[in-house]
Amino acid sequence: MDATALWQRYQDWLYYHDGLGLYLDISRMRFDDEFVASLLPKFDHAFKAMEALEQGAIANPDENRMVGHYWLRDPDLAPTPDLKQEIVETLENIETFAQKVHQGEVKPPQTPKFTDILSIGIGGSALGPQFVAEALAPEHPALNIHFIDNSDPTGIDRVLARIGDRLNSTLVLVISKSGGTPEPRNGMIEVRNAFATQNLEFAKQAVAVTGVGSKLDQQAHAEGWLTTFPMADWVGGRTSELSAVGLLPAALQGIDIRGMLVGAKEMDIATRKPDVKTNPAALLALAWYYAGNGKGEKDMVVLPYKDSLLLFSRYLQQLVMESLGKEKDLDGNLVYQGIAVYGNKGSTDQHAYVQQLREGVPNFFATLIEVLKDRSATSIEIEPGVTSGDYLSGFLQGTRQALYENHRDSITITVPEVNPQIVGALIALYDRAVGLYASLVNINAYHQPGVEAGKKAAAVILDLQQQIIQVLRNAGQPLSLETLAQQAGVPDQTEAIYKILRHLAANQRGVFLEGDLGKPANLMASYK
Ligand SMILES: O=P(O)(O)OC[C@H]1O[C@H](O)[C@H](O)[C@@H](O)[C@@H]1O
Repeated sequence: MDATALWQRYQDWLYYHDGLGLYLDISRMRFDDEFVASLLPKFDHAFKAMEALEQGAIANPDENRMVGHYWLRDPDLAPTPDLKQEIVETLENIETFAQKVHQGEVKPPQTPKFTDILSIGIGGSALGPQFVAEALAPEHPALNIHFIDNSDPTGIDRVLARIGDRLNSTLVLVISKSGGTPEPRNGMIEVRNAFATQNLEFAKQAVAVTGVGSKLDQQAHAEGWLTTFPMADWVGGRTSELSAVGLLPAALQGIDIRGMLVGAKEMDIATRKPDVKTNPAALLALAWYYAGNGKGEKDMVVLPYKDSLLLFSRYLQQLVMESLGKEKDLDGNLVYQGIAVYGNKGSTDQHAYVQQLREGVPNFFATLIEVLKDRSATSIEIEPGVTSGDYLSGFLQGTRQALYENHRDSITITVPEVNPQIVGALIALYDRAVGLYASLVNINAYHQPGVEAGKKAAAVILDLQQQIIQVLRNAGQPLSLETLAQQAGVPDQTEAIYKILRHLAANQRGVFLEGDLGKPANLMASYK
């Protein structure tokens, strides 16, 4: 295609949202009109399914749940007055609570005000809050936020060390929809221990965001935590940023949460339109379908050219991969669906892996995110007539062009600046694109059956650990791994046992391994 034809294609496919000042350009995806026409019947079905979902249909059949994250942005859409009230009340309670914390009305026992937030959660209960904090927290926020999003002891220590002697003015948020996920539970127990070590009362500085009646909810009530915020059954973890999960930490940091909701609502309105060409989420879904042949054959590389959007790709990784990565379709056929997502930021990544994107395996399509406003203040000139922002902008255009010339497709999203409305709108845009795409490929985007397998296997390993320690203790003498496995009644678990012992031995847990460490079969294990 020559330059004139490309320019025409750009204009033909350019989507612009007037209220948000957001552009979406899919002109550098090489689909033709025939392809678009072939997808229209699928889109018809997708729009209808989305309409039913918004009206409260059981859109997540496996878990028998409604899918209501769109109602959070427009409570009038909620299918019952009770649900509407729940959304409105929670939002008001979040604002009131944040205000009281800021004013010192809700305060820690030992200091006049809370200074820090320690947010404990994982997956959907961490990625949204982390992305939004990075994108929108002011330079000097009302409260500084820290995250524990893993069961890594060193990671936990590092966060606690950073908080240091401000633990007595730290507000702890324990966020878990199910209230039973091991990682946040472990993080909470570790943090409670840190509180106890400093003679601080955990309950007086703790808040839970969780499903009503969950284990965590019960514990928070029984122990008299500061307060709790509900997480509705009909909001999935990966679409929960605009529920209490994301809005509470954001409000506490002084981020304009109403602005985020307004931006998301605007985008929801735009992406509700049952017309592919004028619906930005449908355009995205179309581009994804084209890129991967409706089978995820190409990875989605997300490159925002703005440091504050660094965590957007990580956020999208869960949203897209947990929603679309499914073994079976809605009719039970084996389909192995999904789209792999990765990326950090431009232009930084141009100096890391863009080499492969430009010349290596053509197994991806890029999504470039452009932010028009460079900074609030005026920029200096790096060279006559050129600012660092001009460079960043040039790098984006250059990469888009260089990729295209080498038959690598890209989508470009352009936003005026990174503000609460735009962040809300981006979240909403991808929520909807994922939902529509899931309909195009006929899968349930709202469950995650595959995640359970790893959790169950981990629980089995932890049980095995208890068991073999008992056997070693009772033996009172060194045992070979094979004997140990036999005595524990699990002769086929020698490898797992070896790994458990090696970990315990590395952590002064009473287990000793003697022999050639390079030859595990010959090792003798003992417990002292
Ligand atoms: O919020 P929680 O119930 O603790 O869940 C946290 C995360 O863990 C699970 O394993 C799911 O795969 C995620 O979708 C979820 O966001």
